[in-house]
Amino acid sequence: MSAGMNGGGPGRSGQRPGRYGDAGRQQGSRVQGGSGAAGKSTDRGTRPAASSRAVALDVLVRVEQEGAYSNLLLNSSLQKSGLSREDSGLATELVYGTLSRLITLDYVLEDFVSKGIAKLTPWVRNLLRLSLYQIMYLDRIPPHAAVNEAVNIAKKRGHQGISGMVNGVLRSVLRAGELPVLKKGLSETERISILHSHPLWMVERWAAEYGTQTAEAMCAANNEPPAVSVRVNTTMISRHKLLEEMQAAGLNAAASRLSPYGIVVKGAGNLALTSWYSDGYLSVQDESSMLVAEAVAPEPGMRVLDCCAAPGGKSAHMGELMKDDGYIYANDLHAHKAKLISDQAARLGLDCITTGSADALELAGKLPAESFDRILLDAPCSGLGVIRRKPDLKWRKQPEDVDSIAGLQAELLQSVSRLLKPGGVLVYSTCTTEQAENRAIVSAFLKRNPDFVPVSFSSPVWERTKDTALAAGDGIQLLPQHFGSDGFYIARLQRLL
Ligand SMILES: C[S@@+](CC[C@H](N)C(=O)[O-])C[C@H]1O[C@@H](n2cnc3c(N)ncnc32)[C@H](O)[C@@H]1O
Repeated sequence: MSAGMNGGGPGRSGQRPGRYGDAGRQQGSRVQGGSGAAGKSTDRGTRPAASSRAVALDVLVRVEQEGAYSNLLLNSSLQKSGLSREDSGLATELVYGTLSRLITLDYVLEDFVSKGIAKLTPWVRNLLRLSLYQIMYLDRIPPHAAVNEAVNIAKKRGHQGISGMVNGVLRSVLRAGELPVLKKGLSETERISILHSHPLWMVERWAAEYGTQTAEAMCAANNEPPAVSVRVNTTMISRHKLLEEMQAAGLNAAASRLSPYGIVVKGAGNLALTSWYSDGYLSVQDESSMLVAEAVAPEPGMRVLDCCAAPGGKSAHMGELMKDDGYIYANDLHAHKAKLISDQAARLGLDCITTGSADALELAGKLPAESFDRILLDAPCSGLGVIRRKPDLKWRKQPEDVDSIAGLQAELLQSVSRLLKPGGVLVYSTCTTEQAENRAIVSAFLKRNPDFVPVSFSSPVWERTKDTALAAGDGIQLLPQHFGSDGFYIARLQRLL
């Protein structure tokens, strides 16, 4: 049975935009550096780009063999490579795309490599994966070009036998037509796992929690290109005005449906390289993340605690909502991350943020009890809501990670809650889809603390999202397919007077 017969599978039909092909610099009236026109998509087409593939191959091998983080390694490799913007875009796409589709690619290759892919030398295995990725998922690269490039790399790195084998395998793949061909007798969750390249345990977990159909939609959404959105610094400029400026500069920019502070920008490259960014008019932030500060609803003059604040996106947003009037204590466990927060605050012209570095479990012993009007616990979590941006999470995370982080989350929530004034509001949020880290934490907390009540569903955030997002216990769960944003959980709790 082919993917096409399953509907919506990863065949070669239809034009797919490059996933990360526009990740480089770009040019516009307010954009610094780079050479492409604002919003212009890359046209890597049929140009030979062997060096992009060589860079991508090296990164893939080291991610597999050394456990290197793909984003860090790719960034440093691209800096050293001297590749053009377009070739860097292709290398980026090959790395993230191949990592993201690993299960599907290996499933296909197993049928064509007689000794099995596990026995191949790492660079040969990864060369086959990245070449198959191009054949199956990149419509703009002609299949024969992907094969020729692979054979050239194999000739350079290995002997005649290896390049012959690579050529033979990839040409057999080309002759096979629509892929993957799924074996008979697979369960629904196995089918989803192979087709959408997610570990079986994840699919099973999501199917048990949300149902099979929703689990499949989550996996499919995780394979979509992540949207680029920015949060407007409303202490400096209105969303309407910034939107006008962006459109006048030729960007494909539209108001976010999800957040009144957000703008979604397509094909504009890295907006942190623009002068809008350096002038403090905007911050790059996912649309779901923007809902969190809005749920906290801090008002000018208030005292606010952000317990796990680095790199400072939500602290800064709260400062903007408070019109820089009041006090935000932005704490993070790691001292070196305090600078990330203070740099953001300085760039955005926010003086109300003070940084600190402590284990949030110890804050209750260090700060006066019941001294904050608002508390945000944006807790460390398994991060399974942000797989689109970090595909290696699929392979790095294990089911045990969810349970072990849940223990810390429960302790953190209990501990920091003592710092909230009666009548104050505490928001618990995570960027995960796992209810063991979300609903379960909040419901156990509410059971143990009768002086707290849930008020999530009276928030404007819920009013705006309720037709699409899920109510998860006492909080709100956004899944990646709901708005094309990150998966997020937000619970708003009030301490009784
Ligand atoms: C989800 S991130 C926070 C993101 C941040 N709120 C933002 O919007 O930019 C979680 C943060 O918790 C921090 N962290 C982890 N364990 C902590 C602890 N025990 N106490 C304080 N911070 C902790 C991590 O260093 C990490 O920066």
